[in-house]
Amino acid sequence: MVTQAALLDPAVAEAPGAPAIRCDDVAVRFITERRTVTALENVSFEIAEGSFLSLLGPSGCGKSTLLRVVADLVPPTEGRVTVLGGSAETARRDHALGFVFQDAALLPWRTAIQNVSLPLEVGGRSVLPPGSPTPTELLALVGLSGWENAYPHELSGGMRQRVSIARALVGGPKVLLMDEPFGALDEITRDHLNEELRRIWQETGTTILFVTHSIYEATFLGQTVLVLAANPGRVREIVPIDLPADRTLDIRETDHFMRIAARLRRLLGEA
Ligand SMILES: Nc1ncnc2c1ncn2[C@@H]1O[C@H](COP(=O)(O)OP(=O)(O)OP(=O)(O)O)[C@@H](O)[C@H]1O
Repeated sequence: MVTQAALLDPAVAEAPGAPAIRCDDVAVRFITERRTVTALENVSFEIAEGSFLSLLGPSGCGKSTLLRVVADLVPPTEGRVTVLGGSAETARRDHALGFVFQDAALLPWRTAIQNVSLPLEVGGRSVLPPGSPTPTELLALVGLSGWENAYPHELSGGMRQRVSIARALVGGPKVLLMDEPFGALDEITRDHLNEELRRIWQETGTTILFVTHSIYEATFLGQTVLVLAANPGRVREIVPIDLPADRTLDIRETDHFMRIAARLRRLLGEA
């Protein structure tokens, strides 16, 4: 598949099949007045285009930092980050990245559709790229048809998070970076959105990097789980999830799922 970056950078066109995200020996150190924190050390991995990788690890192991490095919000102190065959900065400038945080962060004075349209107003993209879904279509994709004119205070927490996912998908980003997007939701809503997210991923073909603390969420969602160890944050193991592509939540009750979850729990215990 020719990436968006390949269309812009002739050097990239010579490398077909490049992974969507690649980190080579990435280290991030934060230097404050009182101390230096090594948030990440020697982190190397890659994610194929269109795939779904869950990033799992104990609190403080650098999951958000890694996402922010890929998003070009934090520069790596060492190593190299490649997104869609080019730099993270190029990917960000080309609007090839979508970001979803734990807090939906909607503007309370704007309706759902106006919140979804926001990136088109502030991102210098008054016109959508040809073929990319409209804000109305994106609200339908996340299951919110009929709620276009509702204000955030009229929506449940899960609905607000759906709006933020729709907003992140404006312009058809190739890569979606999700930082514990369902962490603040109740378990039933979270389960439901897990199923919905897999459907959205399959329908859009977006590459997803998904940060979570939850072993079950990481296993259910991902094709691969990258387990990070803490102090300093480093790759503990990259675990392929060999569950069927068509998954419903019932799969969590199977022996196979339980075995994978138990393995991840052991890895986390050693992390
Ligand atoms: N801007 C910053 N300045 C200084 N230290 C930072 C900064 N951002 C993160 N850190 C430190 O880097 C380490 C990793 O933080 P990070 O938020 O990436 O971890 P995390 O795995 O996402 O944590 P959690 O699961 O609790 O959200 C922590 O020790 C944190 O204190």
